[in-house]
Amino acid sequence: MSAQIKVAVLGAAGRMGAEAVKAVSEASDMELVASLGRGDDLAQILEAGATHVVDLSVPAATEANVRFAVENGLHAVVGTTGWDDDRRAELDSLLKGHPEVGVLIAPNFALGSVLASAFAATAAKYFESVEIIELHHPNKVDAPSGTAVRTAELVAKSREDAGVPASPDATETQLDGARGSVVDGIHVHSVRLRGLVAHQEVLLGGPGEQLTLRHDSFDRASFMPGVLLGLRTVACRPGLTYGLDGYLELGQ
Ligand SMILES: NC(=O)C1=CN([C@@H]2O[C@H](COP(=O)(O)OP(=O)(O)OC[C@H]3O[C@@H](n4cnc5c(N)ncnc54)[C@H](OP(=O)(O)O)[C@@H]3O)[C@@H](O)[C@H]2O)C=CC1
Ligand SMILES: O=C(O)C1=N[C@H](C(=O)O)C[C@H](O)C1
Repeated sequence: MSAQIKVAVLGAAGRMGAEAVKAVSEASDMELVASLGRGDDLAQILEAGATHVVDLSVPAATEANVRFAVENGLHAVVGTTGWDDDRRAELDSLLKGHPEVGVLIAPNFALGSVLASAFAATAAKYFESVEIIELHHPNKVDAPSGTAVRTAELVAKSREDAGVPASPDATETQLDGARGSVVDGIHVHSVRLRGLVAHQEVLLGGPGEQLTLRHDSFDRASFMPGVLLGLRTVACRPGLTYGLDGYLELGQ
């Protein structure tokens, strides 16, 4: 029998952290050895004998948490947002000094969301126009969502590789923000609405037609298969993986 995966959850009292604590506790190949929140001493992770860390904290804390894990030889599965290009580059160079450590940064753990983003990237080169609408609960602290940023990056790369020009847009005057934010040339619109959990639509438009790719997370349970997949895989994938699609066979 292979060894148990010994997991420390950071941000354990949060909406996602609490769900991860439950999922890890119920997984027969894992042992929850530590649950930490704001202000807790990270040394507890080592004292508890963790082999893996799951970070579901806040953008302001995630970088220090992951650095601590890597410097101590622990694999990390990260769902927290805020990992822009600069932060990922710094982490990448830190990992060069710890070649046995794996880190997964997953903007979205829901398998349906990962698939929807991949489908959008595949479709985007065939349509003249593309825009993204992400819709979330009003307690979310960041906009646009990490998922929308990642989707825009994938869509933009696919269109660039295929030589597709920017989406047409004749706007000459606008109120600030009317056209949303722009990520790699793709317009992203953020909705915050009571009752929502996490949702996204990619709108693709061509002459006389529209394709809409929509994904809905109605419950945070939707993220847990991806968290567990990440924990089971990360030790076999040294270095930094950005996006759960890196662990899936999507046939791109
Ligand atoms: N990848 C994915 O699939 C998903 C990612 N997310 C992302 O995960 C993150 C957490 O989301 P959510 O659970 O909704 O947010 P919450 O605000 O509910 O939870 C965050 C938790 O982290 C705690 N925290 C704050 N500072 C630290 C610290 N230094 N170390 C450890 N814990 C800390 C907070 O404590 P306190 O309340 O005291 O501040 C809080 O309990 C967000 O970035 C979100 O975008 C969310 C859903 C899915
Ligand atoms: O804060 C959330 O809730 C979510 N955050 C992640 C994001 O920013 O994309 C993942 C999911 O959308 C839920």
